[in-house]
Amino acid sequence: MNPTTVLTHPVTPAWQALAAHHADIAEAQLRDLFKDDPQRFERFCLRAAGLTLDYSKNRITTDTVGHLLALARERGLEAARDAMFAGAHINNTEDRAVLHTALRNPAGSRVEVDGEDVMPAVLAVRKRVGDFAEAVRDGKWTGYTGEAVTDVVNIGIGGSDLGPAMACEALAAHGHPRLRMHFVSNVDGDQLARVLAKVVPARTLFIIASKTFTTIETMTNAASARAWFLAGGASEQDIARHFVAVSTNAARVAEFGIAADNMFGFWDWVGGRYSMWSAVGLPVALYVGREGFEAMLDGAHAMDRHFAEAPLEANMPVILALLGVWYRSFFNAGSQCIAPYAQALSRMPAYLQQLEMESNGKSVTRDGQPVASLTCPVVWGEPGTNGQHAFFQLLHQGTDLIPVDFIAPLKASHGLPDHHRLLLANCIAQSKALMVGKTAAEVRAELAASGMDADAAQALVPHRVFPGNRPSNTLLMPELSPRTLGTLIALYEHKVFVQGVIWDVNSFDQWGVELGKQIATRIAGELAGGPAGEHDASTLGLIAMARTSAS
Ligand SMILES: O=P(O)(O)OC[C@H]1O[C@H](O)[C@H](O)[C@@H](O)[C@@H]1O
Repeated sequence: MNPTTVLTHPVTPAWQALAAHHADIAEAQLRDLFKDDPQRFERFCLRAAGLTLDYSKNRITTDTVGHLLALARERGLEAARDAMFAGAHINNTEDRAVLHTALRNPAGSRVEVDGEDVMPAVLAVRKRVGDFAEAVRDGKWTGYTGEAVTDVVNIGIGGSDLGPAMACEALAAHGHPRLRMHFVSNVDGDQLARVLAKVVPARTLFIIASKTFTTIETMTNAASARAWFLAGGASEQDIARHFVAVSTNAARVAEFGIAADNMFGFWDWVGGRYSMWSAVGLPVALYVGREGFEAMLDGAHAMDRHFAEAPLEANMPVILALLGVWYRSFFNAGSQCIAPYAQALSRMPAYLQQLEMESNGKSVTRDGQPVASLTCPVVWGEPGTNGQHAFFQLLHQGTDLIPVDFIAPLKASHGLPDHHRLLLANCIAQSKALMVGKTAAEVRAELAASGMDADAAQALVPHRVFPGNRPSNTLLMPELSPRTLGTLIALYEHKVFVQGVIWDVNSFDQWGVELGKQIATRIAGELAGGPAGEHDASTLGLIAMARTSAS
């Protein structure tokens, strides 16, 4: 699709009704909507699985929600959701089921993929992950010199990195005091070198996590880590105590030299960016223990049940998704800001970037036709309050409409209550400021009260006006724990699913990452001294410079 193409809405009754409704209320002011309806908070607030979603500061009325729900029904959302949970091959371009939800099912449930119940295998791997994590934590699993493990290095990228990296950072308050967790993803040797400089071979456990076990970054880092380990005085037999693998590809794992006993498997019906609930979550299990890891799965399962069972109008992932569609497809909002008011959630925006943008960053429908509406916005963000002193200027006074998700735990996980009060105050203040803004009359009154000369004040007014009417959601959880983290992440997973259904894209493939990989493989050969390939002038010029600097 030409990026400048202006998309028309699909010509269906619900899309058209929404477009007409949008024209009616696009100028409505949130300030007025709140003034007119004292019940607005209760009306647009949902509680599910321990989370609270206040979506009252959105540019919506009850009619908007009605139209959006009609769109969801028109798109067959309920049937699509049920098909996912039932193990249908909804990933049509790869002919696969999509069953990350099965990974958090409790024992006793049954989920069939192609006639086979997957739960026995899921529970068996979950048990092995828990057993291994407990052995390492207890110091029963030792390195080759008999010392307990102090450092865990997860080598993986994308879905084999972002989930466990985000979760270990989020759950540091629950982490084992002896274990330091490290994550190496980039093929830039700088990252691996920095980690290796901090750890010693005899006390380090490497997890090589790769669904395919072919990803060039991970294989390169894994090979260098193994060479470093052997160069430190250990022998080939010692590798078994220091290298474990998480993968769906047993043959490649064996080829790399990791024994079957040290491999934790998963399945092709678990997408990489949906895999932190599988053995890919091994770093989380090591850090917070079997109980903590299982609490995270339970929290996600509670959101699964809510998503599967709650009526659409009271369904948190559905409402969150529809609000996103409202801004993206009707207000043309190009980005979505994620502002966790929790430093521990600092990796959550990066995690959601993969989850949302790799899932719904598509421009053809499930059957290969050009989409008729804008799809996934750019997802970005930073923890509050840091963002306030950096990019919030643009959120308040820039030319774009950028919806914000504020996310905050009500209780702190540290012993500094004054800090937490200030943090929450800022979180609440920002959503209010974005919503109410500040009018010219208010600015004038404020400047007059400060004693400023009227002419000088008048010149400043436009600069100090806040347009307001800028929408946000506020998501509150009682505290940041393994359970609430699981619930929160599952909420976003299902939000992405719902948006995929509305936009009619396959949220579970990622063909868009392949072209760059193919070209990089060719260019890597050329940089290594192979014959020059056929390229455009820019690419040739850059290759020549890279060759010169490498030689
Ligand atoms: O787990 P792996 O097979 O190594 O894949 C790692 C990542 O790389 C791929 O290119 C995909 O874009 C991601 O979805 C995936 O999570």
